[in-house]
Amino acid sequence: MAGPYLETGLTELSVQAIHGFRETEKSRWSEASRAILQRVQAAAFGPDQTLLSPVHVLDLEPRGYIKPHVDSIKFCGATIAGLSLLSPSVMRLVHTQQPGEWLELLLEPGSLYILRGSARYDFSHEILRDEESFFGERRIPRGRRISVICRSLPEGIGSGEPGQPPPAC
Ligand SMILES: O=C(O)CCC(=O)C(=O)O
Ligand SMILES: [Fe+2]
Repeated sequence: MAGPYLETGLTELSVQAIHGFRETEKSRWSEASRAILQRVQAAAFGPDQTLLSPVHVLDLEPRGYIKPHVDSIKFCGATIAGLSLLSPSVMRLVHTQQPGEWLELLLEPGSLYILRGSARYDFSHEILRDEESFFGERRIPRGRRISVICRSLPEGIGSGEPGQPPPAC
């Protein structure tokens, strides 16, 4: 089962964008995890933003990678915040209209990235496969990586779970 977050919102194409993975959508968290998710929420989202519930958890195997994509504007709002765990990895952002404009982020375990504004809409994002995993000259060997991804809802859409109180994240 793949989340409907990618550009097309079609499961088969989502599966093509992400290789070597499993994923889940999680709504029940321990108290300690909830405290962390609340810190993510406070850092990344404004008080006017409703978060998609449940939270997306992606488990990439060492050979797994994510091809360039822009998350679906149908299913995902203005902000995407990802907490990276276990292995470091490199996220590359490439401008969709001007491919010469790009940047790379080193995602250390325990780090949080926030895609919003131009980074959210005008740039694709990808996670480099092990063979290509360099940050500048520095080789970043890829192991198993888990990401916990919080997304805002597209504006004008209610909470992801009708009848539920707004999620922690
Ligand atoms: O694993 C990540 O941090 C990003 C995942 C992603 O781009 C997605 O699920 O749309
Ligand atoms: Fe994405």
